[in-house]
Amino acid sequence: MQVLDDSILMKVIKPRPQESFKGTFGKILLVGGNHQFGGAIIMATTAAVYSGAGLVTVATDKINAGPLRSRLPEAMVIDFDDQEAVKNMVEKVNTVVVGPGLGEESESRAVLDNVFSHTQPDQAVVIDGSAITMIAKQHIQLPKGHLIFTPHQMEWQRLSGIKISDQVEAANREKVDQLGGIVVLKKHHSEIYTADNTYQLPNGSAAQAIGGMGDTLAGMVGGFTAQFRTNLTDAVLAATYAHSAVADQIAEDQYIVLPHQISLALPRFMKKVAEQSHDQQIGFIH
Ligand SMILES: NC(=O)C1=CN([C@@H]2O[C@H](COP(=O)(O)OP(=O)(O)OC[C@H]3O[C@@H](n4cnc5c(N)ncnc54)[C@H](O)[C@@H]3O)[C@@H](O)[C@H]2O)[C@@H](O)CC1
Ligand SMILES: Nc1ncnc2c1ncn2[C@@H]1O[C@H](COP(=O)(O)OP(=O)(O)O)[C@@H](O)[C@H]1O
Ligand SMILES: [Mg+2]
Repeated sequence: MQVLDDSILMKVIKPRPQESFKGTFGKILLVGGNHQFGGAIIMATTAAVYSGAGLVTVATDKINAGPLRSRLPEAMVIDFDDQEAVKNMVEKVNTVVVGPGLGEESESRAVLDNVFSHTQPDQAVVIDGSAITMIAKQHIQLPKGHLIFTPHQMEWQRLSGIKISDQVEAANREKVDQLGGIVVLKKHHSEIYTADNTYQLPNGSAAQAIGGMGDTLAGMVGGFTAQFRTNLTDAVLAATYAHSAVADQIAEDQYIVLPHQISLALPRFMKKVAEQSHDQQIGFIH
C-alpha cells in the first residue's frame, strides 16, 4: 500500500489557463437529498462548487430547492422526480455524483434507476451513501461509466460482503477487481483502491467524525473529476487527500471541523497549491 503525500496535489491542481470559460472546468450533476436528508446534498453540492467545477446542477427533492438556491445560488436545481429533465442532464455532464442523502425508499430507487440507465461510458460516476446501500441490498446492476465508489466501512461491508473486522487489503482488492472502478474506503486513514494500486491517506483526524463529512468528500471527488480531466485516478486521489489536508489545517485550532468549513476553505487552499505547482514547474525553489 502506497502512502500518499502532498505531491498528488501539485500534480493535479495547476494554475487555470486564462483562455478559458466555465465550460472549460467541467459540468457536474449531483443527485440526492430526499425529504429527510436535504443537508447531505447541500453539503455535497457546496463542495463541488467550491472545488471549482464550472457548471453545477443538482437533482433533488422539491422541498430542497429553495434552501439550496438560497444557500448556494451558483448551483442550478432540477426536481429529481422529473425523469426527462434528469435524463437530459445526466447525458450532458462530465461527472455524475449520486447518493448523498438519496434515501432507500421506492422514490429513491426510481431516481437511481433513471440515473443509472442514462450514464455514458466516458463519464465519471461517483457512487456514494444511499446509492451504495441500495446497490448492495437491492442487487442493482452497475451503470456505464468510470465508476468511483466512496463507501464508509459499513457501506463497504454491505457492498462487498466483507465484515468490517475482515476488511484487509487482500480481501478488499479481490472485491474491487470484481466490481471494476475505484473504491475510496473511508475510515481513519482512508484507503483508495484503483485499477493498479492501493493508496492510503496519511492525514485526517477524529475532528472529521461528523455527519456530512463524507457527503462533502463525494462533492469534492465530483468537482475534481469534472474539472481535472487529464487523469481520473489522480483527480480522485487529490480530492481525497485535499479533503483531509484542509480538515487538518482547520483542526489546528478547532476541536471539530464542520464539513462545510472544508468547502469554504478550498478556494484559498487550491490557490496556494497551484502557486507551488507553478513555482515547481519553472524551477523556482523557495
Ligand atoms: N445532514 C444530512 O442530511 C445527512 C445525511 N446523511 C445521509 O444519510 C444516508 C445514510 O447514511 P449513514 O452513513 O448515516 O447511514 P448508514 O446506515 O449507511 O451507516 C451508518 C451505520 O454504519 C455503521 N458504521 C460502521 N462503521 C462506520 C464508519 N466507518 N463510518 C460510518 N458508519 C459506520 C454505523 O454504526 C451505523 O450503524 C446517506 O445517504 C447519507 O448521505 C449522512 O451523511 C449524515 C448527514
Ligand atoms: N476518525 C477519523 N479520522 C479521519 N477521518 C475520519 C474519521 N472519522 C470520519 N472521517 C472521515 O469523514 C468521512 C465520513 O464519511 P461518511 O461516514 O460517509 O459521512 P456522511 O455520510 O455523514 O457524510 C470520511 O471521509 C472519513 O474518512
Ligand atoms: Mg456517507
